[in-house]
Amino acid sequence: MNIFVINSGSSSLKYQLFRLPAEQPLCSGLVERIGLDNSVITHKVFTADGEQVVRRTLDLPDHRAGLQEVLQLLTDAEIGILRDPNEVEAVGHRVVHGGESFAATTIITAEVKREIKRLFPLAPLHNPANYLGIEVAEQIFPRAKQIAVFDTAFHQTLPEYAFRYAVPEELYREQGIRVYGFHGTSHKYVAAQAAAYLGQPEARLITVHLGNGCSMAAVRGGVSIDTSMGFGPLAGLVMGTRSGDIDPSVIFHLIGQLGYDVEQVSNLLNKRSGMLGLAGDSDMRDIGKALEAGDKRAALAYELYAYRIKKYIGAYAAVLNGIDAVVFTAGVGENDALVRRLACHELDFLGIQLDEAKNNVRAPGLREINQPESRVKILVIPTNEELEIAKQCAELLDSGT
Ligand SMILES: Nc1ncnc2c1ncn2[C@@H]1O[C@H](COP(=O)(O)OP(=O)(O)O)[C@@H](O)[C@H]1O
Ligand SMILES: CC(=O)OP(=O)(O)O
Ligand SMILES: [Mg+2]
Repeated sequence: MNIFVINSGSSSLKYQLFRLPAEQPLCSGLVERIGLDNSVITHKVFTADGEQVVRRTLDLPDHRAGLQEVLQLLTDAEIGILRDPNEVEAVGHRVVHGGESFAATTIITAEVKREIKRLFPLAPLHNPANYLGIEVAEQIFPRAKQIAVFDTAFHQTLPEYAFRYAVPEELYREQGIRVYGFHGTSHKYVAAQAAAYLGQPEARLITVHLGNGCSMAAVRGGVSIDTSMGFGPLAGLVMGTRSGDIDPSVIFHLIGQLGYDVEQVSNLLNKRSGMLGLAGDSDMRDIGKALEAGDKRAALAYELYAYRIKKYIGAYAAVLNGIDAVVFTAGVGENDALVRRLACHELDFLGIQLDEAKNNVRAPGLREINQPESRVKILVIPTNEELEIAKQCAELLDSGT
């Protein structure tokens, strides 16, 4: 069956078309700068002879226009893969916040959409864009089953002492105020890859997802037992534009003493903090260049970013009572050797010993970057949230639900 996967962000949209059960990617793409001038679509078609890349620059006022253009590419006379949209049996959507309602992959109904909408305030950068992706896909692929795969689902296994906050109980019971955790699809995917590589289904793993958003998870036997993001995708690690952990007193000070309103605080901590706040850029490649040019702010930002990861490694080593592997993944985790080196620095007491030379080698696929004598494996594993979503959609459809 053909499954089209959409990972819809506020101004971008990633997609992939898979044929299952072969897990064969037929094409993938990225639509950037939606709603701005000169939107760009980069569309890759995978064939037996390699890949063909098509890049189009055009004005796409909204996600609907973006997906229409993608559909045109999918059904194009020359490079198209489909004759018509009805050849897509299911559309899998990454939905970031599923609250406590969704512990598993779910067929999207009007009720599911209402729930995704109800959760907008909890994931303001993500759920509205995910919702829009669903609405547009319903029109473009009217015969396909629309399926939601939630970032939060994998973390629904956290024990209560890990997911509750120490606030009055009714805030949890009546308002759902608790840790949810995010990037679950990615943590689940790389944890499964790592356990298979180690040949240890019960492996104690620390998975470190470093993309635009960043989070870590403690995983034992394929089950998430703790994670660094919380009620929304703002807690924990330092991110591109998000602060990560911050003392709530700062928020009272911003509001009480400095005259911020709630909207301004949210904007500050979600969009103007993290690496952007520390170093003036949110993209790690730009900060890397600044660092090479001797920029002191970039150097501090790198140290702070890596220090936070290191602290969570220590915490999760305790939570797991030992570690079999630390796994780095996503844009920064897969590509930035300096972040990995700083994060693993002086952790030999835990049995974590990075091999500098292996860490600096760029190679595709899963690779091991620890010294041979390191008790803990350090792995770089490319994430593939889209494939994991497609697989979960196929499982759901095969189960006849
Ligand atoms: N070669 C690289 N070196 C360092 N950082 C990289 C590299 N390639 C991508 N990144 C970083 O990865 C981040 C984006 O990661 P990604 O997983 O694509 O995020 P998202 O899915 O959240 O958009 C950006 O900060 C980008 O700079
Ligand atoms: C949940 C989250 O932070 O997602 P992203 O990394 O795609 O922003
Ligand atoms: Mg991502």
